[in-house]
Amino acid sequence: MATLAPSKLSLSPRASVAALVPNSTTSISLRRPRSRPSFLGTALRLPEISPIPRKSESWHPQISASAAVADAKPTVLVAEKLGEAGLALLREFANVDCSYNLSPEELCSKVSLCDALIVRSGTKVTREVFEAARGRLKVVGRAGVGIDNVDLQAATEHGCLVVNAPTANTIAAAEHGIALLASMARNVAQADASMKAGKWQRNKYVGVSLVGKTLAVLGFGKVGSEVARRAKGLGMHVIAHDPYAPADRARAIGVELVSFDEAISTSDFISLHMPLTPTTSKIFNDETFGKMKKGVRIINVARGGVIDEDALVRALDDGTVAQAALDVFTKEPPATDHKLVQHPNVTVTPHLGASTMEAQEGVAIEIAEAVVGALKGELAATAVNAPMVPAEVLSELAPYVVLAEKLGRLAVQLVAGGSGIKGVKVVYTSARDPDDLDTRILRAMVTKGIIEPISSVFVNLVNADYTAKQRGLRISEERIFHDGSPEIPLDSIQVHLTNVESKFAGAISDSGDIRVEGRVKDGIPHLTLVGSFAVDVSLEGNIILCRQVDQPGMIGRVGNILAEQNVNISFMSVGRTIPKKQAIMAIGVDEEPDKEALKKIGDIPAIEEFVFLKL
Ligand SMILES: NC(=O)C1=CN([C@@H]2O[C@H](COP(=O)(O)OP(=O)(O)OC[C@H]3O[C@@H](n4cnc5c(N)ncnc54)[C@H](O)[C@@H]3O)[C@@H](O)[C@H]2O)C=CC1
Ligand SMILES: O=C(O)C(=O)COP(=O)(O)O
Repeated sequence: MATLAPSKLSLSPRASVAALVPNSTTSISLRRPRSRPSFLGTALRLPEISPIPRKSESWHPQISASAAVADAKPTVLVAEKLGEAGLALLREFANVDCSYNLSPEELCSKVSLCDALIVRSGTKVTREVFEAARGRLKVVGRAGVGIDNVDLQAATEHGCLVVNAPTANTIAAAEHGIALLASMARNVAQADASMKAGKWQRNKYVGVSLVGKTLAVLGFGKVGSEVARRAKGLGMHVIAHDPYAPADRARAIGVELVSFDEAISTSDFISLHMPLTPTTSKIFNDETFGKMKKGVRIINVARGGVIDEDALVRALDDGTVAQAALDVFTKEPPATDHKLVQHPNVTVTPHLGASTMEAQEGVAIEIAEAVVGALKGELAATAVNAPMVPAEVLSELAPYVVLAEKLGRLAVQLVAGGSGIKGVKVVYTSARDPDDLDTRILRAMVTKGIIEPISSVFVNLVNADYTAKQRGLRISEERIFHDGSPEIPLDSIQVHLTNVESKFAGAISDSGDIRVEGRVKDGIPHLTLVGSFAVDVSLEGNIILCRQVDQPGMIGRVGNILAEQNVNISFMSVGRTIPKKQAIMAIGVDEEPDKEALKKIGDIPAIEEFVFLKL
């Protein structure tokens, strides 16, 4: 293995560890969640990152069920309709105030009298809500998957736990996707409206058949895979694109994983099931609609924001897209005169994906259990912003915890589209005896770094191993003895992704894995190895990796392009294998360069490949 020392050009390293330490603010005592494996049993205390709440306002008072009587009962505000079974569970433990359709002002005035708040997607839980709660609100329960309506940062700053219910509505969402697929293909909604208007238009509403047609499922997670399974039953040929899904899970359902371009350009129907993330935001736009088969039909039960709605209107008007069926919108509810709502070739439903009796009962029970557990001081396995690290361990491991998450985050972004991740190996180099170094937190953080950027799942110390297993990720750990001081917990952490292709060939190690390595220097996590190239950049902001022919002037050329864009370089380092042959340049940047700047970097003749990575 060739790993040579980096030649370093250090510009402005900045400390950012405190800001990156996982969530929450005050002390919390955790108890084993019912029927879930737990490795938490200790009192946790995390550093305060905001003055609210004070220690005296302990955010998880130990309320035992027996003590929860009469006026000692906590109060739960249920702001959107919740299934009866969930309400019954809540009432056993708390006073329950069901107040629906509150205005933002009414919500703010009520919330200061409540210990918990339960919402679906229709209530915006903003910073103002947390401020108005004046420290009393201890938990927000989202009775569903997406938590885009909850200001997580504000919740964390105010010491408020957020929990969700990620599994109980999966089938309902998949069934709604299939309902939209079939009704769109047969013009059910349009024909129904026409008959109700007194017409009988048999020729106008001739549909298209599903059998033998190709359906592309984009996002092969919980909902997407259930849609695929059902579409197979309808005799459709199903392909899927999900850069992070294991190919064997797809194969087991009889679905081929393909690239994004292949999925959208070869299919007759496209069904969207990815989370809304910075990468998927408006991923369907003029350019991607332009690559689709003329007359394609699109179903969206994921999130409105994955589609550029104006571009979809254009694609419908010029016939690129024959029909669309939409359950979700960028802004909900959309304006009544919204062009997509009014479009004759679009079927719309008002975010009904999770709205079945069964799913709402399931979601209500799931969220009620999580909220009651949280009020009792337990940590729910579905906690979204839960503290992950015991204080005593955190004080020592804090920068390594950040390092582990960032290495996971970097590694997953180096995976080529279409190649699912199955094996993850984490290698710790340490002078400590294995019994003296508890790596569960680090493993959980690597898992968090790998999974969170690509899914709607939130990973914490409780659910990390479970979540990895659910997603078919096999995580192994290896320790290498380092002849150094045992005072320092770790010398380095390496994350290997095995049996995957990389979009950046330079990230592949001699053993064929995607490999990134980091170290903590002066308390700050650094990236120190990519593939077989030693580099040295602090892990903050964003990183551009370039593989190039090793020749003079490269740093200047790339630096100039970034300077023209006003992109500040925080750190730069060049690692070589053999002088004048190959080198990797790692450039830390504060801002995200635009596409044009990245293209200019890629166009420099000596640059063989490059990749932009968000931390
Ligand atoms: N309309 C409704 O009422 C409902 C909507 N949803 C939404 O459906 C979506 C999926 O939910 P789940 O299946 O539970 O989440 P999930 O996390 O199980 O699945 C999401 C999948 O998308 C994949 N993915 C991430 N980035 C991608 C990309 N760039 N291209 C293709 N695939 C990508 C992930 O690898 C993952 O496998 C979420 O946005 C959720 O909010 C969920 C339930 C009800
Ligand atoms: O669970 C989700 O992500 C959903 O989109 C369902 O939203 P809802 O609970 O029906 O408002």
